[in-house]
Amino acid sequence: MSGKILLVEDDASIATVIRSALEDEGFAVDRCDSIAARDRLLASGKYDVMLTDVMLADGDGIATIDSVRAACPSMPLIVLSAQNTLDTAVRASDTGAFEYFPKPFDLEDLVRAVAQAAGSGAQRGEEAKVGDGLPLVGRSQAMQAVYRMITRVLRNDLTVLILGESGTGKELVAEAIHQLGHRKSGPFVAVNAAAIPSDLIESELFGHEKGAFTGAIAQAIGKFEQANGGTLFLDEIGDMPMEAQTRLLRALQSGRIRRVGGRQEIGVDVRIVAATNRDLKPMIASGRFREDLFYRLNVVPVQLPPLRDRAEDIEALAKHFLGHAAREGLPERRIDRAAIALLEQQPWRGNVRELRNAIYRLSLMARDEVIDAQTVTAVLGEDSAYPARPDNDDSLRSALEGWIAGTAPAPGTVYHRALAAFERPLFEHALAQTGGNQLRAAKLLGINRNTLRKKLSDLAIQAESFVRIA
Ligand SMILES: Nc1ncnc2c1ncn2[C@@H]1O[C@H](COP(=O)(O)OP(=O)(O)OP(=O)(O)O)[C@@H](O)[C@H]1O
Repeated sequence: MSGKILLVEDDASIATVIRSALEDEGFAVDRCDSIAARDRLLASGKYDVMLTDVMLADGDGIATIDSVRAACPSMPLIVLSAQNTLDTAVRASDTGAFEYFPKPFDLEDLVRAVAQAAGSGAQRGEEAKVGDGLPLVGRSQAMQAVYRMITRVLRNDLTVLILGESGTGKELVAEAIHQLGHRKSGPFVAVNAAAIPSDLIESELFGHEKGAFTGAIAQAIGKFEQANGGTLFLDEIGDMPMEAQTRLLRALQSGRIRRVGGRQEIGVDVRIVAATNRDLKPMIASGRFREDLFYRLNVVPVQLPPLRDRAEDIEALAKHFLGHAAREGLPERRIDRAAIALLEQQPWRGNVRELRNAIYRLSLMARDEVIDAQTVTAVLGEDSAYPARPDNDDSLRSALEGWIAGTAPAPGTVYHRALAAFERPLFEHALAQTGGNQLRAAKLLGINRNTLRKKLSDLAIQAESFVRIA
């Protein structure tokens, strides 16, 4: 492999390692450690690829990329960064970077990317400018992989399938793909397949003509048409009934839809982002999810890691949600290291959503300005985020009496403990009664289906475990 590489890196030891790996592959490497030196070298020589760090002694390596582009418009760029935020990943991709490598990175991957870039000899096309508001928090390795995937789909319309447990941020990722991508001036329309009764889902997606079915008193535009020119987010795709799956597949294949009861086919221009917290493979095997639809949707899979696998993100998330809570009028609080350590040990079965709710609860209930470990223990319970569940009326009564009398380990938490102790068996009974059918359970309880879904997620109740096998 041959080619001339410019390495802009102010950390001497990282630079040495990269230089020797590239030289082993036959590349010639010039290295500098500042923007000024970079611009001087580019003015005097020609390079096949430039590798650049972001934080340099005299400025931001990618904020100043315009001068590089002006000097060498077609030179591929590889961005290396220790600032592992979505912001950096997006800014890197915005420069038209060939690749973005969050530090620490795998040296072999980097060498491979340099070889590819040297071979490609061309940069990517004009890039869209990025809007502000980058909502995803967390710099763990697992989130880095997510950010890199996001940056890869911003300038195309490839279908994205976001996979991950409830509360891991699937909807947020879908919104980020829309807001940061080239369709951001178009609409973002979300449909939750689990929240719509199965007999209405087709009309919801495709619209209907007047008189198409009982209750169709006027013509209605469906979500596909509403999303025209923008992004359609199909949430809980695993909950979509078979018939709707078939129509969805047809719409995706043809780029055209037909309103329920309508004759005319209407062309639609939508980018599809789908999400599910279910494992679709066994559903395909048992005939509950169409395999061909799965392959249509699974063009770019984005796997969101559960929070328990990225405990290193908890501190940043906790501080982020404390800020949110304060902006929403809750008392302004800080949190100390010991409290964070306790949060890092929780199982977070409801993932980021559960953490967010816990932080709100903590800001509300903490007595002092700083949330400490004692407050966390008191508010979240000693063993788990949720209090033990009383089995029957008597134990509920005696638990309540104990809490009110202040014999429980956490006085000052009675209301929340009681509420959780009451809600959990209530939802479990309702699900048991309806064989795990969330829609029927919500109707039975007289609450909105989405409210039930969020509650189940917060309390980490698996509706599937109540499904009765016929
Ligand atoms: N990385 C993150 N940074 C900041 N906030 C996050 C992050 N991930 C999730 N959240 C927040 O957590 C909550 C739950 O996220 P979201 O609704 O996107 O999850 P979900 O995976 O779509 O859940 P469900 O499958 O239950 O619909 C939201 O308030 C969201 O803003």
